[in-house]
Amino acid sequence: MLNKLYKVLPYFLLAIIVAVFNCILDGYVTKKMMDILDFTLKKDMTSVKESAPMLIIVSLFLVPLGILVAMTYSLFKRRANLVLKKYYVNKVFDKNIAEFQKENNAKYISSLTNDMNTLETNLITGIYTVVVALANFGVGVWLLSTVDPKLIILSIIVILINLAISIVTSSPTKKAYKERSDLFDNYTSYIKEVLSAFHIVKNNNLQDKVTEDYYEKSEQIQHKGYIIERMFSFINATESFVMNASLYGVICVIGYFAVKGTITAGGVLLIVQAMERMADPLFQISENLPKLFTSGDLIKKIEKTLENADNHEETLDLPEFREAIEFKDVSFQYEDDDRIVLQDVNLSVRKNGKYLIVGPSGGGKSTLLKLFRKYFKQSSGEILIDGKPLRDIKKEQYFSLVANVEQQVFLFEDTIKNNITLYKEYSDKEIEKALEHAGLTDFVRNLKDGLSTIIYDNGKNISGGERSRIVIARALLNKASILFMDEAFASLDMERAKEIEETILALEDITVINVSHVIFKDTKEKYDRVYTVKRTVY
Ligand SMILES: Nc1ncnc2c1ncn2[C@@H]1O[C@H](COP(=O)(O)OP(=O)(O)OP(=O)(O)O)[C@@H](O)[C@H]1O
Repeated sequence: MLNKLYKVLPYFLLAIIVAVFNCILDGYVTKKMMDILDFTLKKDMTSVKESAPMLIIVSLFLVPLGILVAMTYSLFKRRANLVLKKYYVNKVFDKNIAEFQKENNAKYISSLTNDMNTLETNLITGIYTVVVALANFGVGVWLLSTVDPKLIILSIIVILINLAISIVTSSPTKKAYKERSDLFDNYTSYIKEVLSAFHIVKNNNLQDKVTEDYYEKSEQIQHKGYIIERMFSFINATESFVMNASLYGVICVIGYFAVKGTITAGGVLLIVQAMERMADPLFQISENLPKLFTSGDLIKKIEKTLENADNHEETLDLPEFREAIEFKDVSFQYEDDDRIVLQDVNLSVRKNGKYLIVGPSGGGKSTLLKLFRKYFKQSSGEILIDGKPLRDIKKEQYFSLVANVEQQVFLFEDTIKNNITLYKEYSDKEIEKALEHAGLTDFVRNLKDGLSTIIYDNGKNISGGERSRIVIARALLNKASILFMDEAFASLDMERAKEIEETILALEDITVINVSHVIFKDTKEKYDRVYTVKRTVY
């Protein structure tokens, strides 16, 4: 994840160069002003006249430069945030389907929101602030050195002590940030669950229980936030003590020079200015450095959620499905589960054939379909497609050959047309044909906005049957070689289900594998073969 930030290195360098240039010019203006003060006190008006024009020009130049500093910083921050978020989303979609489904996906929401916000503050803003603060501190040191170079040694000692404090204190803060991030995962997961069960909570008068749980989880997060803040107040107090002590040391040195009479009025003011310049950056460094050190652990935690346990390399191509899919002595059990769900399955599915899978509830029909779909790998035996092991076929190629219709449909908050075409180009004729075969022609015709009607929130403004038919139209339009159906007709009335099943069975150029409880005697006979899954779980 960190190496992705190399992409924004030019923006970072640009922002830093502009900010450092601004610091140097600002320091230069301070130095020149003090020189002019000394010239004035010495009544050396010639030198005042020589120095003044340059001072005015540079001071005026500082105004647009300040704006440029803000703009380049904001550009870097925006780019860096986008790079991290884009990388994260890409990696999430690299996850294996089965592994993703096994996890609680609230942790991804939490990472994309809470963890990314923490990275923005601690890493992106942190690194910029520390580097610019170092530059400001450097300019302060330079100003001091123009009075007496010995003061540089004192400045280096101060910065080294600060650095040491930041390193020593980073370990407990890292732990606290990691714990708070885990609490956020848990919190997001809870909110997601409660909101999706909103009607169940209301119907069963569970508001008090939910409010109490919510309060407890919020309290845990607030408490961890309080612990982190408390740690930082201790760290900041220690560092500010060190800093104040060193500044008093500088004041003693000034006093010594003043007594000796080796320091001018401009020199005294310059030292005061330089100390001010060093104090602010030191505070910023001490605040941001420990946060910066915590980012590494947070990134490791985020990366861990993105790892696939199964990294089997798929090496075989399958541009088209030509012959058959065969299961040879296939057995399957879910990971971390001793029960054998499927045992010694032998079957063959020929191209363009129509197959029905039936069996008792819990018998393993959906599991069998998941093996066909390449969501899981068999525990033993072989699954071959056109003679090649399915597990070695490249996922993207296989997925582009198949279409899925499930009982649980997903619709985008977009027009009916985009939900059917899935943002691909099809002719009006092709779309009309898919609508007709899915039994949607009348439904769309009766809508004021027709195909441009927006579907809200996964189809809240249409019926369950209409939702299923939209997904069926999507699969038909997709012209996939293989259609997997898992209880696709469960939300349809008998007549409509039979009608659509007949249409699908009449399609010539598609292999259909249908898992269904809804079985009609006359359509059953139209299947090439009916496979019955027996309960083998033990
Ligand atoms: N992710 C999983 N992890 C562990 N066991 C699972 C998992 N999914 C399903 N099972 C178990 O595998 C067995 C077969 O489940 P499956 O969903 O394939 O049955 P099914 O025939 O499709 O059932 P139904 O008709 O009720 O949908 C069941 O005993 C189920 O508890």
